[in-house]
Amino acid sequence: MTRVVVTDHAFGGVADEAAVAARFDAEFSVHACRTEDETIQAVAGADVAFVNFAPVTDAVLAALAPGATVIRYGIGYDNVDVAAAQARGIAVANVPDYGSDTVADHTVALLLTLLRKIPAYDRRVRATGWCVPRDLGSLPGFADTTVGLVGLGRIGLAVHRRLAPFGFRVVAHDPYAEPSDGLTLTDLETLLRESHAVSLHAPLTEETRHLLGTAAFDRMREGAVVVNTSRGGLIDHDALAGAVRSGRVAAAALDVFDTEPLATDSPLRDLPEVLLTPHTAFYSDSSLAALQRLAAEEAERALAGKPLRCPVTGGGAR
Ligand SMILES: NC(=O)c1ccc[n+]([C@@H]2O[C@H](COP(=O)([O-])OP(=O)(O)OC[C@H]3O[C@@H](n4cnc5c(N)ncnc54)[C@H](O)[C@@H]3O)[C@@H](O)[C@H]2O)c1
Ligand SMILES: O=C(O)[C@H](O)COP(=O)(O)O
Repeated sequence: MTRVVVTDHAFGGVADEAAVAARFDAEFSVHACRTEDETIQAVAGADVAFVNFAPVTDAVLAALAPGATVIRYGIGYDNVDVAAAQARGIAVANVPDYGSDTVADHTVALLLTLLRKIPAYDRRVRATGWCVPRDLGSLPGFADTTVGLVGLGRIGLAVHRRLAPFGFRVVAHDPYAEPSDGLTLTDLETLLRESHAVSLHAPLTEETRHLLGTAAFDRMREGAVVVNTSRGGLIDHDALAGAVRSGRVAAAALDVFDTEPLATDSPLRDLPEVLLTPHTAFYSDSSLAALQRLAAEEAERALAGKPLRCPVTGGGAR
């Protein structure tokens, strides 16, 4: 019998996915896997596996039915061993276009909040009743502020389009992108040196892991702010905590972490200068609906033996 499995999800329900399974008379089950062992058990003999953050290792792939399809609920597929899937003849697809605008909205909300020092003013008013603006140091206007975008794909470009009307100078670093939208592409060193705010929009790959660590923070402009809505692994969080404590980084806003949920002993929990959101940049009513609909449509293609819309072959995203 055909088998369709959801290994894990953080959504309200899985009606679209269940409807596709029903159309193919497939057995349908929904799990809450977090570990490799749980995932192996859940996907045993499955023809289609919808995967959110469960690890898809070679051992998990080996448990699927021959010729199965793995569909990542989302854009980044760093939790899927794509090379091993290819070697086993297992197809992998992601959903690259369900919610770039929503992620960009969340990113810009975080960036503007930090650049206007709103959390710092809020803390000061709560603690002392007031403060004169200069107590919190210099505050350049947006027209005198440079924002550096690392990664200029769908989300990086959507962030740029939102920032442009505010008058920011925006620079970007992306070794694989062409200049577009009138943006200046630069090397990482220059971006770190010149930016008042650095925002990360690259996939998690071997190349980008700990892209921002002690050496990078040391090269950044004193008092810069950092926003990360890509993947937690792009930042060395111990190094970030050190840079915030020393004041080199004035503040940060993070939506993603190397361990999710955030570890109880994470140094980030104790730093008021670091805003934390729970991997929610992707979430709006419309983006979630699109994510599940597009993932279910991909499953329909897989079960019907049709070419996938968004097969992935490696590299972290796209
Ligand atoms: N927080 C969330 O809810 C959320 C939601 C969606 C996506 N994401 C993350 O955002 C990432 C970006 O999404 P996207 O849709 O813009 O992907 P995308 O593939 O359209 O763009 C990623 C860009 O990063 C670039 N890149 C690759 N390696 C790089 C490097 N070493 N330095 C700089 N740039 C590099 C690529 O060339 C590409 O242009 C995803 O990989 C995913 O991990 C997070
Ligand atoms: O649950 C999620 O966070 C969504 O699937 C987003 O995944 P993405 O960050 O890879 O798009």
